[in-house]
Amino acid sequence: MTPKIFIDGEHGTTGLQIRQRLEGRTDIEMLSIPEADRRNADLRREMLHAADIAILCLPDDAARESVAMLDGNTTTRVIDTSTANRVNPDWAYGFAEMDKAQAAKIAAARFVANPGCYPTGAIGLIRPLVSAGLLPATYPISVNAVSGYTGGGKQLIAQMENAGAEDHIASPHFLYGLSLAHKHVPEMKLHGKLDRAPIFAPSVGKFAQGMLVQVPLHLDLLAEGTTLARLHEALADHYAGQNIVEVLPLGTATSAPRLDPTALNDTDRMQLIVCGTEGNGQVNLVAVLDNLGKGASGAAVQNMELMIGKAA
Ligand SMILES: NC(=O)C1=CN([C@@H]2O[C@H](COP(=O)(O)OP(=O)(O)OC[C@H]3O[C@@H](n4cnc5c(N)ncnc54)[C@H](OP(=O)(O)O)[C@@H]3O)[C@@H](O)[C@H]2O)C=CC1
Ligand SMILES: CC(=O)N[C@@H](CCC(=O)OP(=O)(O)O)C(=O)O
Repeated sequence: MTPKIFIDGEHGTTGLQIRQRLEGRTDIEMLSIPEADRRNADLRREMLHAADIAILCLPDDAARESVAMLDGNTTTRVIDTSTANRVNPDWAYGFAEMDKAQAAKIAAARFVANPGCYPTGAIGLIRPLVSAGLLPATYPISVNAVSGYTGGGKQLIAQMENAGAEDHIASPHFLYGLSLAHKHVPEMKLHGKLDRAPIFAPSVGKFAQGMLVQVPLHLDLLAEGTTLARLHEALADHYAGQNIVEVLPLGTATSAPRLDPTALNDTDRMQLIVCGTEGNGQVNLVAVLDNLGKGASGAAVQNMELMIGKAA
């Protein structure tokens, strides 16, 4: 039977990108609502119940509403791209590479929470090192990041691109999340296997897509004797055998002195880079990804493939 897929929020930034990725597929059937009716609750309910998989590309409150609309339904499976369910133990966390068993968990799950874009980078760097016993769960982690402005959805896109708008942002780069209570922190702590919430310092640059996520560490606060080579080896071992998360060779940082947040735009991949100089006691772990690729829509499609049994 051809799986029926409904994207609730298909006309937003993440939804449109998922639609593009699924265009022309004959092995799935797309259920759709015209853009003008995108907020019509009756139509949404009808589609949610008719779908085999509903992909929610909505703000948190609207995503919760969609899940509530499925009350009594036992067949529709859900991938939620919002923050609403990412630390909910009843939902599978949709980061297939974070553990060897995760892809199978996603494949079997009824409810899947797609990770946030920043947490994909941060957890992708942190979790394998905690699991390997190199990074203590108590380490006072900082996560510093820059994102393209599509990360803020239609509203931020309009603020950045529309010079005539009252709330136009002219700044070429800005910090935000200054209250240190960003909605991604609980997810980074839980799925990063950290005991202590990381300090998260996000920023936005005047470019549409792309992202760098940095986790700087002091080696003397890690497991005794940890070197850059050992950290690199642990990451490379963890991600061996798949082709979405790539650990770049040790030394990349010295041969390529700049890292470009847009380097993986329009791909669904993520690259991890171990930066520093062996022997000087510090490391900066960096993830490069497209916030709309592995950071959102690419991951949602990857999860859908797992759920319909099509993933490699
Ligand atoms: N952009 C990104 O890089 C990432 C986004 N996400 C998450 O994906 C989700 C969607 O974000 P994004 O695509 O960026 O946001 P957008 O604002 O671009 O799109 C959201 C869409 O949802 C629609 N919508 C809003 N409220 C309702 C409602 N009550 N009922 C029906 N439709 C509604 C909007 O319609 P309208 O035009 O009328 O407002 C819009 O089409 C969010 O939860 C976000 O946090 C996750 C990872 C990365
Ligand atoms: C640049 C920007 O504004 N980014 C968004 C996060 C984008 C994202 O990952 O969305 P989720 O929160 O659903 O994960 C923010 O910081 O709120």
